[in-house]
Amino acid sequence: MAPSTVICIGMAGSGKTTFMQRLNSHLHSKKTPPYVINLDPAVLKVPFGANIDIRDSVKYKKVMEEYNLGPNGAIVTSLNLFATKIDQVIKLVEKRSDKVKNVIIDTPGQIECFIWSASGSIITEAFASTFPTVIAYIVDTPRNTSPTTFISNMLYACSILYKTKLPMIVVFNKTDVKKADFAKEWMQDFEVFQAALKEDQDLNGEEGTSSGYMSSLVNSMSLMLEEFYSQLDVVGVSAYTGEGFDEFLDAIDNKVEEYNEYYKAERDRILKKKEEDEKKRQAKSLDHLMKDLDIKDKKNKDSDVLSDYEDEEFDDENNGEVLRDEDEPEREYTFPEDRNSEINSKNDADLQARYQAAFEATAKDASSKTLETMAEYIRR
Ligand SMILES: Nc1nc2c(ncn2[C@@H]2O[C@H](COP(=O)(O)OP(=O)(O)OP(=O)(O)O)[C@@H](O)[C@H]2O)c(=O)[nH]1
Repeated sequence: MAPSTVICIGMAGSGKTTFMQRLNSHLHSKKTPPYVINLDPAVLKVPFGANIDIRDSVKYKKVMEEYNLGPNGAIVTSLNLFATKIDQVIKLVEKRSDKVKNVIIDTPGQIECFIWSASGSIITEAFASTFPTVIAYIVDTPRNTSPTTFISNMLYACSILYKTKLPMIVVFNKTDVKKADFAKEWMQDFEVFQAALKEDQDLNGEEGTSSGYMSSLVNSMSLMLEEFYSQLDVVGVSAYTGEGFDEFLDAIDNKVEEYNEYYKAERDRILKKKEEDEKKRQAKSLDHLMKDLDIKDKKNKDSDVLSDYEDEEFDDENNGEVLRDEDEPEREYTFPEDRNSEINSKNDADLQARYQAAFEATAKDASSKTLETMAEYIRR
């Protein structure tokens, strides 16, 4: 059976790395050691033994120096460089797929560097199209007790869910400091959340985070997020004490089932649609091309007809000489001698010389003398 992949995503300081460390040791204790991947190029120490570490192939500080980048730009560039090798990474994981039940991946704390970058999408897609893949969104519980902070964090999680189109588990970490019951309640009961929002507003007054416009915005957002909450599994854990990790493993199994039942079918449908759209696009452009060729053919035919006509009318027996209509009166030349210079090719050299002389005369002097010279030329 293909191993399930858990991609850990969370705001900086949410405890992702500590969570990964605990998850790793928890799975080891269950005798199902996971395959561990670190995708954070900027981390100084990885407290878990990573099977694949982005830092082995990309040196973050060198990327900063070489490409003259800031910290976030260097993270994105490092991920871009790593993404070019993602097929090799997938092959390495595939080789271990009969021995490993879980692949766990740590990502940079700067979420946007991973989620909203092309390389982040490539890496996520590569895993999601090969293995059942689940997102674990890690939340710092003690820092999310304010309804406004909580809803902002949930909004971010929501955007990640819709961006990745993968099943998601929201993991409230640090439950040793603050239990996650309040958050679970807020997610299940809109009225409880509203009451908390009102209480926060009363406590902090107009100066508070939930005042005025903000509180009405938070209210509307919480209503909108109800649909999002219904798609999630929520667990509370403590990366310090190990509390809640069995529940987290159950949530993974649940989401993997969901992935196989719904998300995989949905992904296959999207991929199939993409393929069909591409085929249609190709057929359409081929059609356009054929039409263009058809038009060109017709144009060619038209020009054939024209040249046939030309051939018949002018070239045939008259050797290109335009015949005068019999009814047309004899053309009279004002200066009969001019006719020689116009028609007789034997005077070509003479004509050339006269043009040359006229040109030189006019080129020398571009004043009214030019006109005189021209007049003289015509008179000659
Ligand atoms: N009390 C408590 N503290 C925790 C827990 N998990 C992590 N921490 C602390 O939270 C802080 C951040 O933890 P990290 O694991 O470094 O967080 P991170 O999300 O990986 O941070 P970045 O690497 O910046 O993205 C550290 O001081 C941890 O000791 C927990 O379960 N309980």
